[in-house]
Amino acid sequence: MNANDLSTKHCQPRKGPENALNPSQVAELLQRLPGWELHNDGKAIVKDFRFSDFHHTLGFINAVGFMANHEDHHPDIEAGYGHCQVLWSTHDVGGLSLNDFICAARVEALLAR
Ligand SMILES: C[C@H](O)[C@H](O)[C@H]1CNC2=NC(N)=NC(=O)C2=N1
Repeated sequence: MNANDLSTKHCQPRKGPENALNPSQVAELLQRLPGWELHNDGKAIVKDFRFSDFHHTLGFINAVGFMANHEDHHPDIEAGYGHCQVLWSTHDVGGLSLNDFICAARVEALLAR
């Protein structure tokens, strides 16, 4: 399965530590998502996106936000004039779940052309 296949999946309610991915599952999923890195002791994945101006940055934030609401899975976002950092972690499992990788792949799909 590549990032493309992940981006066609939908998030599901995942709660409790039994839904946290183990390090080898995380490593395998991360391989499919170029530019995404582990953060916060492996409890999150993060990527910084660059844009030509605030206009494009804000458009990206809105697209990510719409997708996140649709999936009921929400990122931490930090942004400035021409950049936006997106961080995924599943609060309900206390670390990374498949939902984080589905949403990261869905972010990539937003930018694919
Ligand atoms: C009830 C609802 O599905 C949950 O509270 C969702 C909402 N969005 C979420 N977003 C993230 N990033 N982690 C969660 O655990 C989470 N839980």
